[in-house]
Amino acid sequence: MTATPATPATPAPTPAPMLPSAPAIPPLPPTATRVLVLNSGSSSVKYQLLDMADGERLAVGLVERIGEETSRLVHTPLRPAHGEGTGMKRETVGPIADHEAALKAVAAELAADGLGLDSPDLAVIGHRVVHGGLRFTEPTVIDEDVCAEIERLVPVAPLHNPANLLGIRTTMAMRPDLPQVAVFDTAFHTTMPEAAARYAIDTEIADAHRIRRYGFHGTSHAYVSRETARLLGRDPADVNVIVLHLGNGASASAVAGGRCVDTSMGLTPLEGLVMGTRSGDIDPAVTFHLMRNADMSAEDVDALLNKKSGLVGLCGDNDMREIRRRIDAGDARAALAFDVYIHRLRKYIGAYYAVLGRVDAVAFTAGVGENAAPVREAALAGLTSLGLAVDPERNAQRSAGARIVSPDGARVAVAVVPTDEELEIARQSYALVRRERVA
Ligand SMILES: Nc1ncnc2c1ncn2[C@@H]1O[C@H](COP(=O)(O)OP(=O)(O)O)[C@@H](O)[C@H]1O
Ligand SMILES: CC(=O)OP(=O)(O)O
Ligand SMILES: [Mg+2]
Repeated sequence: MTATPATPATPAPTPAPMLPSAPAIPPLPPTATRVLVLNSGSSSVKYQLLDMADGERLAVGLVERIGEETSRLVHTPLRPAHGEGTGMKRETVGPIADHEAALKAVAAELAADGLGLDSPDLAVIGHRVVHGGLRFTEPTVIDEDVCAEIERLVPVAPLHNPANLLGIRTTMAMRPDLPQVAVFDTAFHTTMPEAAARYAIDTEIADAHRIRRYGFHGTSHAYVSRETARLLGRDPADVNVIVLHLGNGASASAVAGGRCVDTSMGLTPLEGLVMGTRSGDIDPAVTFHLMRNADMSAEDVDALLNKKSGLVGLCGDNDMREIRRRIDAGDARAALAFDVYIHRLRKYIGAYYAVLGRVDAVAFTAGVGENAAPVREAALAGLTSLGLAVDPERNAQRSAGARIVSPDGARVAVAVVPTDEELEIARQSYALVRRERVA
Protein backbone atom coordinates (compact mmCIF):
# COMPACT_ATOMS: atom_id res chain seq x y z
CA MET A 1 0.00 0.00 0.00
CA THR A 2 1.36 3.42 -0.84
CA ALA A 3 0.44 6.92 0.27
CA THR A 4 1.47 8.70 -2.89
CA PRO A 5 -1.01 9.36 -5.71
CA ALA A 6 -0.81 7.13 -8.79
CA THR A 7 1.74 8.34 -11.36
CA PRO A 8 -0.01 10.57 -13.95
CA ALA A 9 -0.05 9.35 -17.57
CA THR A 10 1.87 12.43 -18.76
CA PRO A 11 4.68 13.43 -16.46
CA ALA A 12 4.33 16.83 -14.81
CA PRO A 13 6.92 19.42 -15.98
CA THR A 14 9.20 20.07 -12.99
CA PRO A 15 7.93 18.73 -9.68
CA ALA A 16 7.98 21.23 -6.81
CA PRO A 17 10.50 20.35 -4.11
CA MET A 18 8.81 18.44 -1.31
CA LEU A 19 9.70 18.19 2.35
CA PRO A 20 9.21 14.66 3.67
CA SER A 21 6.55 15.64 6.21
CA ALA A 22 4.88 18.34 4.11
CA PRO A 23 3.88 16.89 0.75
CA ALA A 24 2.42 19.31 -1.79
CA ILE A 25 -1.34 19.63 -1.38
CA PRO A 26 -3.03 19.31 -4.78
CA PRO A 27 -5.29 22.26 -5.65
CA LEU A 28 -8.88 21.64 -4.61
CA PRO A 29 -11.91 22.57 -6.67
CA PRO A 30 -14.00 25.26 -4.90
CA THR A 31 -16.92 22.80 -4.62
CA ALA A 32 -14.84 20.37 -2.55
CA THR A 33 -15.95 21.53 0.90
CA ARG A 34 -16.64 18.25 2.70
CA VAL A 35 -14.50 16.67 5.38
CA LEU A 36 -14.69 13.10 6.68
CA VAL A 37 -13.34 12.87 10.24
CA LEU A 38 -12.27 9.56 11.77
CA ASN A 39 -11.63 9.18 15.48
CA SER A 40 -10.29 5.63 15.77
CA GLY A 41 -10.02 4.30 19.31
CA SER A 42 -8.62 0.96 20.43
CA SER A 43 -11.90 -0.84 19.79
CA SER A 44 -14.10 1.83 18.22
CA VAL A 45 -14.35 4.38 15.44
CA LYS A 46 -16.37 7.57 15.75
CA TYR A 47 -16.91 9.41 12.49
CA GLN A 48 -18.56 12.50 11.05
CA LEU A 49 -18.98 13.82 7.54
CA LEU A 50 -19.22 17.63 7.57
CA ASP A 51 -19.71 20.31 4.96
CA MET A 52 -17.40 23.18 5.87
CA ALA A 53 -19.26 25.57 3.52
CA ASP A 54 -21.99 25.83 6.17
CA GLY A 55 -20.47 23.83 9.07
CA GLU A 56 -23.36 21.31 8.89
CA ARG A 57 -23.02 17.60 9.61
CA LEU A 58 -24.11 15.35 6.74
CA ALA A 59 -23.75 12.06 8.61
CA VAL A 60 -22.48 10.84 11.98
CA GLY A 61 -21.79 7.40 13.36
CA LEU A 62 -19.94 5.00 15.56
CA VAL A 63 -18.56 1.48 15.28
CA GLU A 64 -17.92 -0.12 18.65
CA ARG A 65 -16.68 -3.47 20.01
CA ILE A 66 -14.44 -3.95 16.97
CA GLY A 67 -12.85 -7.41 17.06
CA GLU A 68 -15.75 -8.95 18.99
CA GLU A 69 -18.69 -11.06 17.77
CA THR A 70 -21.14 -8.32 18.72
CA SER A 71 -19.60 -5.31 16.95
CA ARG A 72 -22.17 -2.57 16.45
CA LEU A 73 -22.35 0.07 13.75
CA VAL A 74 -24.75 2.94 14.32
CA HIS A 75 -25.05 5.32 11.38
CA THR A 76 -27.22 8.42 11.16
CA PRO A 77 -27.60 10.35 7.89
CA LEU A 78 -28.41 13.99 8.67
CA ARG A 79 -28.36 15.35 5.12
CA PRO A 80 -28.32 12.38 2.68
CA ALA A 81 -27.93 13.18 -1.03
CA HIS A 82 -31.38 11.80 -1.89
CA GLY A 83 -33.24 13.23 1.12
CA GLU A 84 -34.46 9.83 2.34
CA GLY A 85 -33.91 8.60 5.87
CA THR A 86 -32.82 11.98 7.28
CA GLY A 87 -32.11 11.62 10.99
CA MET A 88 -33.06 7.91 10.94
CA LYS A 89 -30.52 5.83 12.89
CA ARG A 90 -29.43 2.60 11.18
CA GLU A 91 -27.96 -0.05 13.45
CA THR A 92 -26.09 -3.20 12.42
CA VAL A 93 -24.83 -5.78 14.91
CA GLY A 94 -22.40 -8.55 13.88
CA PRO A 95 -18.69 -9.34 13.87
CA ILE A 96 -16.36 -6.63 12.50
CA ALA A 97 -12.84 -8.05 12.71
CA ASP A 98 -10.65 -4.93 12.67
CA HIS A 99 -10.46 -1.22 11.84
CA GLU A 100 -10.07 -1.93 8.14
CA ALA A 101 -13.34 -3.87 8.06
CA ALA A 102 -14.95 -1.16 10.21
CA LEU A 103 -14.01 1.62 7.82
CA LYS A 104 -15.18 -0.39 4.82
CA ALA A 105 -18.55 -0.83 6.56
CA VAL A 106 -18.68 2.92 7.30
CA ALA A 107 -17.85 3.71 3.65
CA ALA A 108 -20.71 1.43 2.54
CA GLU A 109 -23.17 3.22 4.87
CA LEU A 110 -22.10 6.61 3.54
CA ALA A 111 -22.38 5.37 -0.05
CA ALA A 112 -25.94 4.17 0.62
CA ASP A 113 -26.83 7.79 1.45
CA GLY A 114 -25.15 9.10 -1.71
CA LEU A 115 -22.32 10.43 0.49
CA GLY A 116 -19.63 7.91 -0.53
CA LEU A 117 -15.90 8.39 -0.29
CA ASP A 118 -15.72 8.60 -4.10
CA SER A 119 -17.48 11.99 -4.02
CA PRO A 120 -15.61 14.84 -5.73
CA ASP A 121 -17.03 17.13 -3.01
CA LEU A 122 -14.72 15.54 -0.43
CA ALA A 123 -11.79 17.88 0.30
CA VAL A 124 -9.90 15.93 2.95
CA ILE A 125 -10.07 13.08 5.44
CA GLY A 126 -9.07 14.18 8.95
CA HIS A 127 -7.74 11.57 11.38
CA ARG A 128 -7.34 11.83 15.13
CA VAL A 129 -3.86 10.55 15.99
CA VAL A 130 -3.21 10.17 19.68
CA HIS A 131 0.60 10.37 19.97
CA GLY A 132 2.58 12.80 17.82
CA GLY A 133 5.74 12.84 19.96
CA LEU A 134 7.94 15.91 19.72
CA ARG A 135 7.80 16.20 15.96
CA PHE A 136 4.11 16.89 15.28
CA THR A 137 2.95 20.12 16.88
CA GLU A 138 0.51 21.09 14.11
CA PRO A 139 -2.05 19.32 11.90
CA THR A 140 0.01 17.46 9.29
CA VAL A 141 -0.66 16.15 5.78
CA ILE A 142 -0.01 12.42 5.94
CA ASP A 143 2.54 10.63 3.77
CA GLU A 144 4.55 7.42 4.24
CA ASP A 145 7.11 9.25 6.35
CA VAL A 146 4.40 10.56 8.71
CA CYS A 147 2.92 7.04 8.92
CA ALA A 148 6.37 5.68 9.84
CA GLU A 149 6.69 8.20 12.68
CA ILE A 150 3.18 7.36 13.99
CA GLU A 151 4.25 3.71 13.91
CA ARG A 152 7.49 4.50 15.75
CA LEU A 153 5.38 6.00 18.55
CA VAL A 154 3.25 2.84 19.01
CA PRO A 155 5.15 1.75 22.16
CA VAL A 156 4.08 4.99 23.91
CA ALA A 157 0.43 4.82 22.77
CA PRO A 158 -0.15 1.08 22.45
CA LEU A 159 -3.94 1.22 22.69
CA HIS A 160 -4.34 4.07 20.23
CA ASN A 161 -1.65 4.65 17.57
CA PRO A 162 -2.06 1.19 15.94
CA ALA A 163 -5.79 1.81 15.46
CA ASN A 164 -5.15 5.35 14.17
CA LEU A 165 -2.63 4.01 11.67
CA LEU A 166 -4.86 1.23 10.39
CA GLY A 167 -7.62 3.80 9.85
CA ILE A 168 -5.22 6.01 7.90
CA ARG A 169 -3.92 3.17 5.73
CA THR A 170 -7.43 1.97 4.95
CA THR A 171 -8.75 5.34 3.75
CA MET A 172 -5.51 6.05 1.89
CA ALA A 173 -6.06 2.85 -0.08
CA MET A 174 -9.66 3.91 -0.82
CA ARG A 175 -8.78 7.46 -1.94
CA PRO A 176 -5.04 7.68 -2.69
CA ASP A 177 -5.61 10.98 -4.53
CA LEU A 178 -7.16 12.75 -1.53
CA PRO A 179 -5.17 14.64 1.11
CA GLN A 180 -5.39 13.04 4.54
CA VAL A 181 -4.53 15.08 7.60
CA ALA A 182 -3.47 13.90 11.06
CA VAL A 183 -4.56 16.01 14.04
CA PHE A 184 -2.57 15.02 17.11
CA ASP A 185 -3.84 14.75 20.71
CA THR A 186 -0.41 15.84 21.91
CA ALA A 187 -0.21 19.06 19.85
CA PHE A 188 -2.11 21.39 22.22
CA HIS A 189 0.16 20.44 25.11
CA THR A 190 3.43 21.40 23.44
CA THR A 191 3.13 24.84 25.10
CA MET A 192 3.64 23.29 28.55
CA PRO A 193 6.61 24.83 30.35
CA GLU A 194 9.61 22.56 30.92
CA ALA A 195 8.87 22.52 34.66
CA ALA A 196 5.58 20.73 33.90
CA ALA A 197 6.81 18.60 30.99
CA ARG A 198 10.02 17.21 32.55
CA TYR A 199 10.14 14.12 34.72
CA ALA A 200 12.63 14.37 37.55
CA ILE A 201 14.89 11.62 36.21
CA ASP A 202 18.41 11.61 34.75
CA THR A 203 18.38 14.25 32.02
CA GLU A 204 20.61 12.36 29.59
CA ILE A 205 18.53 9.21 29.78
CA ALA A 206 15.31 11.22 29.47
CA ASP A 207 16.59 13.10 26.41
CA ALA A 208 18.09 10.05 24.72
CA HIS A 209 14.75 8.23 24.96
CA ARG A 210 12.52 11.30 24.51
CA ILE A 211 10.95 10.62 27.89
CA ARG A 212 8.85 13.60 28.93
CA ARG A 213 5.23 14.46 29.61
CA TYR A 214 3.39 14.89 26.30
CA GLY A 215 -0.28 14.96 27.39
CA PHE A 216 -3.29 13.76 25.38
CA HIS A 217 -6.91 14.64 24.53
CA GLY A 218 -5.42 17.97 23.42
CA THR A 219 -7.97 18.55 20.66
CA SER A 220 -10.70 18.28 23.28
CA HIS A 221 -8.89 20.46 25.86
CA ALA A 222 -8.31 23.14 23.21
CA TYR A 223 -11.91 23.09 21.96
CA VAL A 224 -13.50 22.98 25.42
CA SER A 225 -11.32 25.75 26.89
CA ARG A 226 -12.23 27.99 23.95
CA GLU A 227 -15.95 27.12 24.17
CA THR A 228 -15.87 27.81 27.92
CA ALA A 229 -14.53 31.32 27.30
CA ARG A 230 -17.24 31.80 24.68
CA LEU A 231 -19.90 30.66 27.18
CA LEU A 232 -18.59 33.28 29.63
CA GLY A 233 -18.68 35.90 26.87
CA ARG A 234 -14.94 36.48 27.24
CA ASP A 235 -11.83 36.39 25.09
CA PRO A 236 -10.03 33.02 25.54
CA ALA A 237 -6.78 34.99 25.89
CA ASP A 238 -8.09 36.46 29.18
CA VAL A 239 -9.52 33.31 30.72
CA ASN A 240 -7.93 30.60 32.91
CA VAL A 241 -9.75 27.26 32.79
CA ILE A 242 -9.35 23.85 34.40
CA VAL A 243 -10.68 21.36 31.83
CA LEU A 244 -11.75 17.91 33.06
CA HIS A 245 -12.08 15.51 30.12
CA LEU A 246 -13.74 12.49 31.72
CA GLY A 247 -14.45 9.77 29.16
CA ASN A 248 -13.22 6.20 29.18
CA GLY A 249 -9.76 7.73 29.06
CA ALA A 250 -9.67 10.79 31.32
CA SER A 251 -7.38 13.77 31.74
CA ALA A 252 -7.30 17.20 33.35
CA SER A 253 -5.57 20.28 32.02
CA ALA A 254 -4.72 23.77 33.24
CA VAL A 255 -5.23 26.28 30.44
CA ALA A 256 -4.01 29.86 30.95
CA GLY A 257 -5.17 32.38 28.35
CA GLY A 258 -5.74 29.65 25.74
CA ARG A 259 -2.38 27.91 26.30
CA CYS A 260 -1.93 24.61 28.09
CA VAL A 261 0.36 24.98 31.12
CA ASP A 262 -0.11 21.53 32.62
CA THR A 263 -1.98 18.31 31.95
CA SER A 264 -2.39 15.03 33.81
CA MET A 265 -1.37 12.48 31.16
CA GLY A 266 2.34 11.98 30.53
CA LEU A 267 4.66 9.98 28.29
CA THR A 268 1.65 7.75 27.62
CA PRO A 269 -2.09 8.10 28.27
CA LEU A 270 -1.67 6.08 31.49
CA GLU A 271 -0.68 8.84 33.94
CA GLY A 272 -3.04 11.01 35.95
CA LEU A 273 -6.71 10.49 36.73
CA VAL A 274 -8.41 7.18 37.49
CA MET A 275 -9.93 5.99 34.19
CA GLY A 276 -12.27 3.30 32.93
CA THR A 277 -9.56 0.63 32.70
CA ARG A 278 -6.32 2.57 33.45
CA SER A 279 -4.81 3.15 36.89
CA GLY A 280 -3.64 6.72 36.36
CA ASP A 281 -0.96 7.85 38.88
CA ILE A 282 0.76 5.03 40.68
CA ASP A 283 4.08 4.59 42.49
CA PRO A 284 6.40 3.32 39.71
CA ALA A 285 7.83 0.85 42.24
CA VAL A 286 4.58 -1.11 41.97
CA THR A 287 5.86 -2.26 38.56
CA PHE A 288 9.19 -3.60 39.82
CA HIS A 289 7.52 -5.08 42.86
CA LEU A 290 5.12 -7.10 40.72
CA MET A 291 7.88 -8.13 38.32
CA ARG A 292 10.12 -9.30 41.17
CA ASN A 293 7.54 -10.82 43.45
CA ALA A 294 4.44 -11.77 41.46
CA ASP A 295 6.05 -13.53 38.48
CA MET A 296 4.74 -10.89 36.09
CA SER A 297 6.53 -9.74 32.92
CA ALA A 298 6.71 -6.12 31.75
CA GLU A 299 3.92 -6.99 29.30
CA ASP A 300 1.79 -8.43 32.10
CA VAL A 301 2.15 -5.26 34.21
CA ASP A 302 1.51 -3.08 31.15
CA ALA A 303 -1.74 -4.97 30.50
CA LEU A 304 -2.66 -4.81 34.20
CA LEU A 305 -2.23 -1.02 34.44
CA ASN A 306 -3.79 -0.19 31.06
CA LYS A 307 -6.61 -2.71 30.74
CA LYS A 308 -7.42 -4.23 34.14
CA SER A 309 -7.11 -1.25 36.46
CA GLY A 310 -9.02 2.00 37.05
CA LEU A 311 -12.74 1.57 37.67
CA VAL A 312 -12.79 -1.90 36.11
CA GLY A 313 -9.96 -3.05 38.37
CA LEU A 314 -11.60 -1.60 41.46
CA CYS A 315 -15.13 -2.89 40.93
CA GLY A 316 -15.39 -4.86 37.68
CA ASP A 317 -17.29 -2.15 35.77
CA ASN A 318 -15.95 0.79 33.79
CA ASP A 319 -19.24 2.40 32.86
CA MET A 320 -20.12 5.18 35.28
CA ARG A 321 -23.86 4.59 34.69
CA GLU A 322 -23.53 1.00 35.92
CA ILE A 323 -21.37 2.08 38.87
CA ARG A 324 -23.99 4.63 39.97
CA ARG A 325 -26.72 1.98 39.62
CA ARG A 326 -24.72 -0.41 41.82
CA ILE A 327 -24.08 2.31 44.42
CA ASP A 328 -27.80 3.05 44.55
CA ALA A 329 -28.36 -0.67 45.19
CA GLY A 330 -25.93 -0.57 48.14
CA ASP A 331 -22.83 -2.10 46.50
CA ALA A 332 -19.74 -1.30 48.63
CA ARG A 333 -17.13 -2.11 45.93
CA ALA A 334 -18.79 0.23 43.46
CA ALA A 335 -18.95 2.93 46.16
CA LEU A 336 -15.22 2.57 46.88
CA ALA A 337 -14.37 2.71 43.15
CA PHE A 338 -16.37 5.94 42.89
CA ASP A 339 -14.61 7.39 45.95
CA VAL A 340 -11.13 6.59 44.57
CA TYR A 341 -12.10 8.16 41.23
CA ILE A 342 -13.39 11.33 42.92
CA HIS A 343 -10.48 11.61 45.36
CA ARG A 344 -7.98 11.68 42.46
CA LEU A 345 -10.09 14.15 40.52
CA ARG A 346 -10.25 16.53 43.49
CA LYS A 347 -6.48 16.35 43.93
CA TYR A 348 -5.98 17.47 40.33
CA ILE A 349 -8.52 20.28 40.65
CA GLY A 350 -6.62 21.55 43.70
CA ALA A 351 -3.26 21.13 41.98
CA TYR A 352 -4.31 23.03 38.87
CA TYR A 353 -5.87 25.76 40.98
CA ALA A 354 -2.40 26.27 42.43
CA VAL A 355 -0.71 26.00 39.00
CA LEU A 356 -3.00 28.67 37.52
CA GLY A 357 -3.17 30.98 40.56
CA ARG A 358 -6.42 32.48 39.31
CA VAL A 359 -9.18 30.22 37.99
CA ASP A 360 -12.12 31.65 36.01
CA ALA A 361 -13.85 28.38 35.18
CA VAL A 362 -13.84 24.63 35.70
CA ALA A 363 -15.24 22.81 32.66
CA PHE A 364 -16.50 19.22 32.70
CA THR A 365 -16.56 17.35 29.40
CA ALA A 366 -16.69 13.91 27.63
CA GLY A 367 -19.04 11.00 28.45
CA VAL A 368 -18.77 11.13 32.26
CA GLY A 369 -18.11 14.87 32.60
CA GLU A 370 -21.10 15.82 30.43
CA ASN A 371 -23.57 13.28 31.82
CA ALA A 372 -22.73 12.30 35.38
CA ALA A 373 -24.12 14.98 37.72
CA PRO A 374 -23.03 13.04 40.86
CA VAL A 375 -19.40 13.12 39.66
CA ARG A 376 -19.49 16.92 39.21
CA GLU A 377 -21.16 17.39 42.57
CA ALA A 378 -18.73 15.14 44.47
CA ALA A 379 -15.67 16.58 42.69
CA LEU A 380 -16.42 20.09 43.96
CA ALA A 381 -18.16 19.36 47.28
CA GLY A 382 -16.90 21.49 50.17
CA LEU A 383 -14.74 23.77 48.00
CA THR A 384 -16.73 26.98 48.45
CA SER A 385 -13.68 28.59 50.10
CA LEU A 386 -12.02 28.29 46.67
CA GLY A 387 -15.09 29.89 45.05
CA LEU A 388 -16.13 26.50 43.67
CA ALA A 389 -19.68 25.16 43.94
CA VAL A 390 -22.41 23.58 41.85
CA ASP A 391 -26.04 24.62 42.01
CA PRO A 392 -27.88 21.30 42.66
CA GLU A 393 -30.81 22.09 40.35
CA ARG A 394 -28.69 23.35 37.47
CA ASN A 395 -26.30 20.44 37.89
CA ALA A 396 -29.11 17.87 37.76
CA GLN A 397 -30.65 19.30 34.58
CA ARG A 398 -30.11 17.14 31.51
CA SER A 399 -29.77 19.38 28.51
CA ALA A 400 -27.60 19.32 25.44
CA GLY A 401 -25.24 22.22 24.81
CA ALA A 402 -22.80 24.15 26.95
CA ARG A 403 -24.16 25.48 30.22
CA ILE A 404 -23.19 26.95 33.59
CA VAL A 405 -24.00 24.80 36.62
CA SER A 406 -22.56 27.03 39.36
CA PRO A 407 -24.80 29.38 41.37
CA ASP A 408 -25.26 32.99 40.20
CA GLY A 409 -22.45 35.20 41.41
CA ALA A 410 -20.00 32.32 42.02
CA ARG A 411 -16.36 33.44 41.93
CA VAL A 412 -15.45 30.56 39.61
CA ALA A 413 -17.87 29.42 36.90
CA VAL A 414 -18.48 25.68 36.76
CA ALA A 415 -19.50 24.65 33.26
CA VAL A 416 -20.62 21.56 31.38
CA VAL A 417 -19.20 21.90 27.88
CA PRO A 418 -19.79 19.07 25.40
CA THR A 419 -16.59 18.28 23.58
CA ASP A 420 -16.52 17.96 19.79
CA GLU A 421 -13.16 16.52 18.80
CA GLU A 422 -14.57 15.69 15.36
CA LEU A 423 -15.61 19.29 14.58
CA GLU A 424 -12.25 20.59 15.76
CA ILE A 425 -10.40 18.00 13.63
CA ALA A 426 -12.59 18.92 10.63
CA ARG A 427 -11.82 22.63 11.06
CA GLN A 428 -8.09 22.08 11.40
CA SER A 429 -7.88 19.59 8.51
CA TYR A 430 -9.93 21.77 6.19
CA ALA A 431 -8.00 24.90 7.13
CA LEU A 432 -4.76 23.09 6.30
CA VAL A 433 -5.85 21.93 2.87
CA ARG A 434 -7.41 25.30 2.13
CA ARG A 435 -4.26 26.90 3.52
CA GLU A 436 -6.34 29.04 5.80
CA ARG A 437 -5.94 29.59 9.50
CA VAL A 438 -8.58 28.36 11.97
CA ALA A 439 -10.66 31.34 13.13
N1 LIG B 1 -25.51 9.18 31.23
C1 LIG B 1 -24.31 8.86 31.67
N2 LIG B 1 -24.02 8.86 32.99
C2 LIG B 1 -22.81 8.53 33.45
N3 LIG B 1 -21.79 8.17 32.66
C3 LIG B 1 -22.00 8.16 31.33
C4 LIG B 1 -23.25 8.50 30.77
N4 LIG B 1 -23.15 8.38 29.42
C5 LIG B 1 -21.89 7.98 29.17
N5 LIG B 1 -21.19 7.85 30.31
C6 LIG B 1 -19.81 7.43 30.47
O1 LIG B 1 -19.01 7.92 29.40
C7 LIG B 1 -18.03 6.95 29.06
C8 LIG B 1 -17.63 7.11 27.61
O2 LIG B 1 -17.22 8.44 27.39
P1 LIG B 1 -16.60 8.91 26.01
O3 LIG B 1 -16.24 10.33 26.14
O4 LIG B 1 -17.51 8.51 24.90
O5 LIG B 1 -15.30 8.01 26.05
P2 LIG B 1 -14.26 7.56 24.96
O6 LIG B 1 -14.20 8.66 23.91
O7 LIG B 1 -13.01 7.44 25.75
O8 LIG B 1 -14.77 6.27 24.42
C9 LIG B 1 -18.70 5.61 29.35
O9 LIG B 1 -17.76 4.67 29.75
C10 LIG B 1 -19.63 5.94 30.50
O10 LIG B 1 -18.99 5.62 31.72
C1 LIG C 1 -5.64 9.38 24.77
C2 LIG C 1 -6.85 8.68 25.27
O1 LIG C 1 -6.88 8.23 26.39
O2 LIG C 1 -7.89 8.60 24.43
P1 LIG C 1 -9.32 7.90 24.71
O3 LIG C 1 -9.94 8.62 25.84
O4 LIG C 1 -10.06 8.08 23.41
O5 LIG C 1 -9.02 6.46 25.04
MG1 LIG D 1 -12.72 10.08 23.65
